[in-house]
Amino acid sequence: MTTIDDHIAEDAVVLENVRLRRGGRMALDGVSLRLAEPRVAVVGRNGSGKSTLARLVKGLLRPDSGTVRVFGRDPARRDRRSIADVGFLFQNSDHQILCPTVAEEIAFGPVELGTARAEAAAAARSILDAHGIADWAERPVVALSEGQRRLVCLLAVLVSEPRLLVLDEPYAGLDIPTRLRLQRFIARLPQRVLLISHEPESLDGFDRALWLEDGRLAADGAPSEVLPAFTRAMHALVPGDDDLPTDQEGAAWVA
Ligand SMILES: Nc1ncnc2c1ncn2[C@@H]1O[C@H](COP(=O)(O)OP(=O)(O)OP(=O)(O)O)[C@@H](O)[C@H]1O
Repeated sequence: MTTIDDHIAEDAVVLENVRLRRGGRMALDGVSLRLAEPRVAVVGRNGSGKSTLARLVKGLLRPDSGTVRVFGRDPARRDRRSIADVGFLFQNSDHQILCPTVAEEIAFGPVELGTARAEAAAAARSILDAHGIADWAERPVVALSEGQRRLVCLLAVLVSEPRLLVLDEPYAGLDIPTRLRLQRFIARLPQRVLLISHEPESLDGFDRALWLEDGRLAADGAPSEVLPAFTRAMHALVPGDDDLPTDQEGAAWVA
């Protein structure tokens, strides 16, 4: 017999008491979450466990203990449905790009998921066309700027129509207009989004914000409450110039 809880889990990302040690440190240390909101943001200092959380949801890592379920399935089993359900945008586009041209890169995912090559190529052209960049199809990916590469990676993820997009710092290194354009593009997507960002101002319209600190949840709630508290706490870590003895400056770099 299915319960109400099962129905929620079928439609949610659920972590139960997840622990994972990486590089000798607890990257995630007892995290429990049930995420069903359309837009969830993750913030936190460098090394706080954000990418680890994203990789667990995509099934690229397994927890040492605890469970991860995405729409009712264990993503680490990497079955076709799990792979198709979650689109993942890597922090560094060089880790994502595998093909020489833009059209090939976008068609790669659907082919991997079993779509015929001709159909995948048509889907790639169609999504490029829909975004007004049909003329990019034959361009070598290496000849694109970082912002353009980021857009190609996002289209390569979207072409397979995943239910959930996990975006690891999609705005890092982008200039302001490119970031704003990408932000608007992401805001209009019909998919669920789990987005890691170091820029609270890029998280307008999000439904929930998670703040990770040393692999644990420091706060979880409405972005209007969590993000200002996070920003205040981050600023408080760096004393004003007048208060900072120069010999202590190095200490500020250590989490
Ligand atoms: N490939 C790896 N091998 C070993 N340890 C790792 C690896 N990647 C991350 N870690 C460790 O896991 C912990 C969490 O790292 P994670 O990458 O999840 O942090 P993050 O919050 O995404 O950081 P950033 O904001 O710098 O991207 C850190 O202590 C880090 O040193």
